Amino acid sequence: MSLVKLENVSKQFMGITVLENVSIDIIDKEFVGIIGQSGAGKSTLLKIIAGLEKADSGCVYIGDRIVKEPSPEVAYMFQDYRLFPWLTVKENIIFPLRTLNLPKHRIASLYERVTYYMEILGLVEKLNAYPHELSGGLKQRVALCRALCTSPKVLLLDEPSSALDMFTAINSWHLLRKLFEEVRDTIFIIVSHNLDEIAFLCDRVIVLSNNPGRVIADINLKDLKSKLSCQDIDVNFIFSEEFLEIKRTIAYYLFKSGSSKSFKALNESDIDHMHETK
Ligand SMILES: Nc1ncnc2c1ncn2[C@@H]1O[C@H](COP(=O)(O)OP(=O)(O)OP(=O)(O)O)[C@@H](O)[C@H]1O
Repeated sequence: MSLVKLENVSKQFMGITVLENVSIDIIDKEFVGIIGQSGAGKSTLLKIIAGLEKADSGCVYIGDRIVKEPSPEVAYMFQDYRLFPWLTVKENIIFPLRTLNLPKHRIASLYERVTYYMEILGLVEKLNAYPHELSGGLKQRVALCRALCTSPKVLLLDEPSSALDMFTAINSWHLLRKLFEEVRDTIFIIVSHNLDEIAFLCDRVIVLSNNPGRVIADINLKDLKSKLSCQDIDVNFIFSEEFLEIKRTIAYYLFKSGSSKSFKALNESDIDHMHETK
């Protein structure tokens, strides 16, 4: 049974095809990355999964439900975080609980869970602060915690680290990966054009072509990453051979999809055979 399924999703804007027959099937809890050049349709795809944008044809399923509009099952973390400036960190984080009509015991259990995420993300000392008092990295953590507050089935991350410096971004990837291991039953889907970010975070990478956006590779990184324990995926991971190998593989498909005439990959056949998801 699929947890998230996209079936031949296509989308045009003003007569130009942005996405063409995009099909993706997620059957396990995975951290899925969608990478492609600027304009490939990554954000549009994410908005279609969230029900914020409608596909012209094709279908998106969350479990057996067809996505027709936004729902609490799918959380979306925007690039600019969209924190409410007039609310404290804690009020921002638990805001979604106020908007849902849930029984008290369910609210209590969600509250308990999100309190745990606040601890993992190092936010406990900052609960009474206001967004303008926070660094970019802390704002991102608050937005992340808020997105997970309702225990969604899917968390969509739109270029979460684009506003962060390299050092803060790497630390945030470590936290994000740790959170992913802790959160039960939530699929994380991230779009980015940052190769390092995708390589660090993801178990599976979908590469989109440009004009129109089509799936040109579906790369399984799980086997390679399963050899590493969760503790190994910390900041030191970026210095490892595995990290370089993952980046090289993704870059191969990304450049293959582009128009760079000077691109010439070494060991082409090795890469083709080793990593493509069947
Ligand atoms: N609401 C809209 N109306 C018209 N055109 C749009 C709309 N949203 C996106 N587009 C166009 O669709 C194309 C894909 O946009 P999208 O933002 O999905 O790409 P992207 O891969 O996320 O790019 P980037 O990495 O630069 O954010 C772009 O050419 C964009 O201008």
